[in-house]
Formats: sequence, structure tokens, C-alpha cells
Amino acid sequence: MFSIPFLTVPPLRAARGTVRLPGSKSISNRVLLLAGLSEGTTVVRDLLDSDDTRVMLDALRALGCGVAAQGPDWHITGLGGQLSTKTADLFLGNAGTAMRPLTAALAVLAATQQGTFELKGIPRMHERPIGDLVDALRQLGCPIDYLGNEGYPPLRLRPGSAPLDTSAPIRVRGDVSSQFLTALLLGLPLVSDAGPVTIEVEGELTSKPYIEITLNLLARFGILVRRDGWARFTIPQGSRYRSPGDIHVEGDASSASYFVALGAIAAHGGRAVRIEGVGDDSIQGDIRFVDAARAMGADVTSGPGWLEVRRGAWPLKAIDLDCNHIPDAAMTLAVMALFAEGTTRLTNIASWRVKETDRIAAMATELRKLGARVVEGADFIEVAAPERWSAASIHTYDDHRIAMCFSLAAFNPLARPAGHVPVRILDPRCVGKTFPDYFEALFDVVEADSADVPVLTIDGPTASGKGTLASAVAIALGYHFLDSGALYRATALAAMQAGVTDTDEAGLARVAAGLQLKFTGHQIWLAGVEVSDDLRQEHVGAMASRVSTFPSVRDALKALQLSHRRVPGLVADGRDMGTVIFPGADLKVFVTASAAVRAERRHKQLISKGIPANIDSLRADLEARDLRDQSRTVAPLKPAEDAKLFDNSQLTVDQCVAQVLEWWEAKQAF
Ligand SMILES: Nc1ncnc2c1ncn2[C@@H]1O[C@H](COP(=O)(O)OP(=O)(O)OP(=O)(O)O)[C@@H](O)[C@H]1O
Ligand SMILES: Nc1ccn([C@@H]2O[C@H](COP(=O)(O)O)[C@@H](O)[C@H]2O)c(=O)n1
Repeated sequence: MFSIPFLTVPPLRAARGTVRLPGSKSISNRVLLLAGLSEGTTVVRDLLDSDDTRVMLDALRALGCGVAAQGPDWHITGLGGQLSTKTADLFLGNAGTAMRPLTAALAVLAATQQGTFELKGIPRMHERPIGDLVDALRQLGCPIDYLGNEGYPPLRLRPGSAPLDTSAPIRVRGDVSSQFLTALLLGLPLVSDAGPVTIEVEGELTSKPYIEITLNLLARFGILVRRDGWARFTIPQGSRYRSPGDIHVEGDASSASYFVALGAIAAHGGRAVRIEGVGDDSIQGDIRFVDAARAMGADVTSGPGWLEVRRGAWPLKAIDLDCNHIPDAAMTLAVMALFAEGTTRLTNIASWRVKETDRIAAMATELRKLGARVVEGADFIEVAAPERWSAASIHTYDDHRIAMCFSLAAFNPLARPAGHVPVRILDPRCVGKTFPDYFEALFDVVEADSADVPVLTIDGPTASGKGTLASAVAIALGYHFLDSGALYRATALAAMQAGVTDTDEAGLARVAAGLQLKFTGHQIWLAGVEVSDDLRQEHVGAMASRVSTFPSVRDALKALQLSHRRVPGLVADGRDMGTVIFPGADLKVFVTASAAVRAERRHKQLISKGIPANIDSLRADLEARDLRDQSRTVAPLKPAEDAKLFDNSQLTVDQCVAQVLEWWEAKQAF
């Protein structure tokens, strides 16, 4: 996950490959609650690991349910309808799928079993209405207090003084959010002993497919609700939550929408995007996004648990669609409209206004930043493609779906008229709500022109701190990091292991060309063996310095270095990154420090690792290395003509990082 202030996505041109979706949020949190209310243990497979499921798991733990992870599976041991903890304060973040159903189930349990529970969330959760659900629960006799504003969380659920009254139908509004009805359907089986419980929906029920998920999952837990149209639902008398023992959570159909759109926009020229985890057997309503994407031009084939998407019509076709059945996924259509001929009109989306943010207002504001022409109304949005694309910094409003769908705008070079601008996503971490590794999954399947992938180079002499600086800058920007010295060190180590001497240029070049190197986080593997510490040894560095003087060794390592230039960007450190390997880099920095300071830093570094060292001989070694690096005929150590020169003898690492980021920002279009 990218836990950084912003992530800049460069202009993109194509997509191909396979994406494995995380579990569905809607199914995950429903299954967790049902498992928590059941007797016995339910093994939940492929549960979504996200902010919203984490708050639900925490809530179940606080209520006394057994909650244990076993490998990728979760084992939930439920309450069997009996409270084991009578009081709890539950923090539910911004998870509507936790707040609403827990309110219903706990209101009933508190009223009938003398419990007291407080439910709260982040400030935005306290702006999301819950009054219609509270009104419905009060009809039964559940005592519920608003602890802040009337009609909104936080809530206190209290013990009742009289038995709950289920004789009359419970009436609930269905036109604001279907989650209120879902909450009642999930919670009211708890009070079905005295007789069947009937729920009547007032107004046109919105987002019906989510109710289908609820009914489907209730059936998996042994509760067969009778549905009369979409206005009347009856929970049979004596309903009991019965664990199915084992339940699998299918991939998230709303999350699939970004990759369906990706295929429709960017899987051209024989490419395809394959999506695994959700397919034509899905129980999620958002799977019908596929029909909308087809209407816009996507070429989609499908089977059980998979979808495959290619570009069909191009440019995409504008549509006019009632999106009540796919409220979440419909946001993706608004971004597809940027690639369509004509004006796309999405209607019946009033529920967008009470989601993680006011999504109609947010989408309109952010689409306009890109240059789109947008009209918004109380319950609709109209989007026409930009006549001229602008580089935009997309505010994400702590809304995962805004972050995900706007990433697709980076394909603007494919649009008509084409753009050539990067798209900056602010607070990309917000995707943690449903798809923590969204950007990693996206970057795995996208293609960009190499020249469009930004590169920062940081060169300098030994122990000047360039590796530390480059790695920190890469983390701050979410970019890849190349420690090119490691390639020369690995060549030196592999040569020593193979008995190749430091004067055998042809032998060394063969070793360099055959390197089996792998980087995993901070670890480096050579031929399957972890060598991160071995590479840092001084004698390996000294051999690397001798090895690196040979032109054929340098040539042999060039392609490997260039291959690190991948979306979203690269920070590369070494001796010739700015002069030879990436001469067109967007920012070049040449960092240095006095020999005395560098020897002292290296001394400290070695001592802290428990490696004995002498400061005078370290200084002599590094000066000898600098001299060899500077005086060799190929790719000598020297600043590129357009490099920013930077003596960091008196600066901390943080100050160095801040300086480079300031230079970088000054070059951005935002
Ligand atoms: N600005 C700084 N102030 C103090 N110490 C620093 C600074 N920058 C780096 N260091 C420390 O100096 C040591 C050497 O830094 P680093 O390994 O990043 O240098 P390098 O130039 O990449 O070295 P090499 O060329 O040998 O790979 C490390 O222990 C690092 O923590
Ligand atoms: N781009 C580069 C990087 C390194 N070298 C040589 O490798 C030696 C080890 O590098 P470190 O940065 O890990 O210390 C170094 O002394 C250089 O001789 C290079 O030539 N080009």
C-alpha cells in the first residue's frame, strides 16, 4: 500500500495481464456479522483485508466473539445469539457496512439482554445519516440515543424496559440507503422467537442488488427470508443463525470495475486484461457494471470466477444510464466518459451524496480539473471528455473509489483528443478501505512509454549518503529504487565465488551478463541466496570498484539497470546514473561530502553492524576508490552538466531528502 501524501501516475498507454481481486467488502462484513451471531465456528476464506473489515473484526472481538487468523483464513466463533459482554464502545471508522448492521443487531441484543453499547466512527461517519434505521428500531421498542447530532452517529444502544414488539410490520425507508434494510434483515432474526418479523419498505428501494446479497448470505446462514416484491420482507418465526461451517468470500465486483474499465480503455492490439475472483456466477449486483461497460464499448468474456476484457469500440460510446442498481461501480463509468464520444449521463445516483463523501460534488470537481465538461444535479451527473487535458492533482476526500477510478485518467494519451499529462492522486492510502494493494495491482498490468516514466538520479562518491538519500526519496514518491552499486558488487561477489580474477575482463563480463539477481524490499538475492550483508563488505566494494573499470562489464549491466525504469517512476543511485545510464533523467543530483565526513559516516555504519573498522584506513580506501572511479576512461564519476550539486557534509538525512523533494516539486506540472 502507498502510505504517502500523493502518488503521481505518469501518462499510460496500454494494459495487459492478470489481476486477482481482493474479497468483496459487502460480502466480507455481512459474513463476519452473521458468523459473529451464529453458534459455533465459521471458517471464512478469502476475507477482504482492509480498513472496513478490520473495524468489523475488532468489533466482534470486543463483543466476545472468537476471532483468529489461521493463515489466510479467519475462524470466527459466534455468540449464538447470547451477549457475552454487556457493555462495549465500538469504533467503526468510516465503514457503513459495519455501522448500520451492528446498530441493528446490537440494539436488539442490548434491549433484550440488558446491554449498553456505544458506536462511533471518524468525523465523516458522523455526517452519514442513520435516522431511518434508528426510527425503525425504535418502532420495536429499542432504546437508542443520539450522542451528537439527531439522525447521525455516534449512538448509544441501551437496555429496554419491556419486551420488543414484533407484532406489527417494521417500516423503514428504502430510498436513502439500502443498508438500513440490510441491517434490519441481518439483525431481526434475533427477535423472531415470538412470531415472524415483517419489514415493510417505504419509498422506492434503492440499490436492490445489495439486498439480494443480504438475502443470499442469510440463506447460507440458515435464515430463509420471504420476499414479496421489493416492499415486504418476512423473517420466519424461530429463525436461528446456523454457521455453514466454511464460507468463501468472492472477489469484489465493485473493485473489478476499475479493471473492466482498464481493459476497455487500454487492452488494445491483441492485449487482454484478465480479472480473477469474480465472474458471471457472482452474487454481487455490481457485476452488472459489465453490461454498462459493454454498452460503452468494452469487449468482455466471462466464466465462473473470471472476466476477460479487451478494447471493443474506440473511442468509447457515451451512455445514458439509470445507475441505481450499480451505485458504487457507476463512479467508474464517469471516468470512462473521459474516453467517450459524446456526453455520458448517469442518473438515479442520489445515494452518492451520502457515501464516504458527497460523491456527485466530488466527482464533478475532480473531473473538471482534468478538463472534462461536467453538469451535476441532485441525483445525476453528465460528463463530456476534455477538449484539452490538464495535469491534475486529484483530491480523494478519504474516498477509496475516487482514488481508484481517477487513476484511469492517466491513460489520457489514448483519448481523443489525446492528452499527455500525469495524474496525481492525493492520499492514495485511502484505497485501504477496500483494496489496499490497488495501485500495485494496477502498475503490474500497465504499460507506459519508457520516456514517460520519471527518473531521478543521485550520483556521488563513496559513502556520500546517496544510497540513503535515494532510497528515502523513492519511498516518499512511491517510486522504484535502483542501487546500481549493488550490481557491480554482485558481479564482484559472483566473480570471487567463481574464481574469476579482477584482471580477467572477458570472464568478469560473462559473470555480469549471467547475474541471477533478485531484489525483494531491502534484500538482495544472488542465485537464490540472500547476499545483502555480503555485498556491503568493504573488500567486495573494493573489488567492485576494480571490476567497474571494464567497459564490457559496464555494457553487460546496462540493460538490467534500464529495466528498473518502471511505472510509476524510478530513483537511481550510483556513479553514472545521470551521465550514462539515464542521461535524459528528469532530475539529476550529484551529492558529495568531505572525505573526513564520509570516512566517519562509513566508520559509524560498520561499527553499528558489529564490523571492526579503522577510520584512517577507511578514509584511505575511499579516497583510492574515488580516484579510480573518477579517472577511469568509461563512465567516470563526475556530475552531469545539468546536475544539481549538493554538499551534504553539514546536513541531516531528512534535510537532504527535503532538498531533493523540493527540487522535484519545482519541476512538476501541478
Ligand atoms: N546526511 C547524512 N548525515 C549523516 N549520515 C548520513 C547522511 N547520509 C548518509 N548517512 C550515513 O552514511 C552512511 C553511508 O551512507 P550510504 O550508504 O547511503 O552512502 P553511499 O554513498 O550510498 O555509499 P556507497 O557508495 O558505498 O554505496 C550510512 O550509514 C548512512 O546512514
Ligand atoms: N553506477 C555505478 C555504481 C557503482 N559503481 C562502482 O561500484 C562500486 C561499488 O558501488 P557502491 O555505490 O555500492 O559503493 C563503486 O566504487 C564504483 O566503482 C560504478 O562504477 N557505477
